[in-house]
Amino acid sequence: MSIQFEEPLAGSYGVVDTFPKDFGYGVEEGDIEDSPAPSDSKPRILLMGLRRSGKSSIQKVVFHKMSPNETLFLESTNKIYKDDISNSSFVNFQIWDFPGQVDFFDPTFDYEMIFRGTGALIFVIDAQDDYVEALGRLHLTVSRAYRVNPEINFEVFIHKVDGLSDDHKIETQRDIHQRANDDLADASLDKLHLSFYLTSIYDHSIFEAFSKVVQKLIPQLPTLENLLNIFISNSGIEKAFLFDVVSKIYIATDSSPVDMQSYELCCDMIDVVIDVSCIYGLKEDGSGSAYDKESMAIIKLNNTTVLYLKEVTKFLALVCILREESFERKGLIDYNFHCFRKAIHEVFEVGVSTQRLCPLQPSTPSMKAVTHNGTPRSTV
Ligand SMILES: Nc1nc2c(ncn2[C@@H]2O[C@H](COP(=O)(O)OP(=O)(O)OP(=O)(O)O)[C@@H](O)[C@H]2O)c(=O)[nH]1
Repeated sequence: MSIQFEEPLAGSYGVVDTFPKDFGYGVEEGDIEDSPAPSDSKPRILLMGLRRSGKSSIQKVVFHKMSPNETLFLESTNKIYKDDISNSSFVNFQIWDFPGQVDFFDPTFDYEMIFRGTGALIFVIDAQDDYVEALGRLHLTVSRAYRVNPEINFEVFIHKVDGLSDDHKIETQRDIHQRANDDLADASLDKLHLSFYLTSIYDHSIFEAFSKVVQKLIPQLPTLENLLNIFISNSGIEKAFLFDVVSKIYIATDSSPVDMQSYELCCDMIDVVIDVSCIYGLKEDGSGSAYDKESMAIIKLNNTTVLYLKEVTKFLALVCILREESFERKGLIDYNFHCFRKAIHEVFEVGVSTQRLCPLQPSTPSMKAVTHNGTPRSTV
């Protein structure tokens, strides 16, 4: 396997974690954002579910690079924990982690306000436990939320499936799906749609599921997919993902089916690039950034596959999988990438200017008007 870096490799050595916990991207000139929206007006992704179902672990593993084993020592959440990840990630949302036992009848719990500004509600069910109580709670939660805000995407994570056999996983998913939808039908809530995912923090399934949740909240998704399709078909590339580097969730991919192995391979590539960059890419005094405009890498595997990574924006990277013979036309790929990058910047610049014209109403954030951290804003 050979790794080729375009970045100058400075000679400073150091020990890094498998992934630095809070690696900074550094602010480049022209990247200075408008003062951020008041944090409470940012659309939310809520994490709800019974106690010990794994909510905090999901949030820590996906957005804070905690290793799954460390989650064993997490303490129970006692109050709503708001995590604003928009400074380090493309995902310009707040993640709200709820304590297990939210009491809808508690007058101090203003659930109407909470659900009104919510983009997605993730309900986590522990698949290794008896899930009858969780299903009751799921029904109560989603039916309340739906009445306040029918625009919410309802996502159910059937979690901790690492402990189940393949057959057992399918059976559990079928059973939970059936019972949850029966409960909704009994309550005449047939229009309320639940999406189900099998997840675990011990593999990439949690990142895949989170990717799909986030993608539904990105208004520019069809344009991004279209651009990726055009890019790969003109460059002889088999698969391309647009990654949020810090969380390793993919915010878009081309329209060919995603297989888990390709996704894992691309995630591993991001880890390798950031790790090597942290060791060799920073300045001697430790300043600089592990990921910047110059970041790019090519990894040739021993099975004639090539992995190709390039910086797209401050938060996003394109990671592609292609055959060695297609890589002979590297000049063409580089040129097409240049056009692709330009187009992505334009997509998000339009998003930013649209939002300037129609600013979010803090009391009723609209998901359609959400902007993302995709692009360095042009100087006004
Ligand atoms: N096997 C397995 N265990 C998990 C997984 N995710 C979380 N856990 C474990 O589940 C336990 C509870 O996780 P937490 O993240 O604290 O659960 P929580 O839902 O935030 O709990 P509260 O704060 O009490 O509401 C921890 O010991 C985690 O290590 C998973 O995917 N698989």
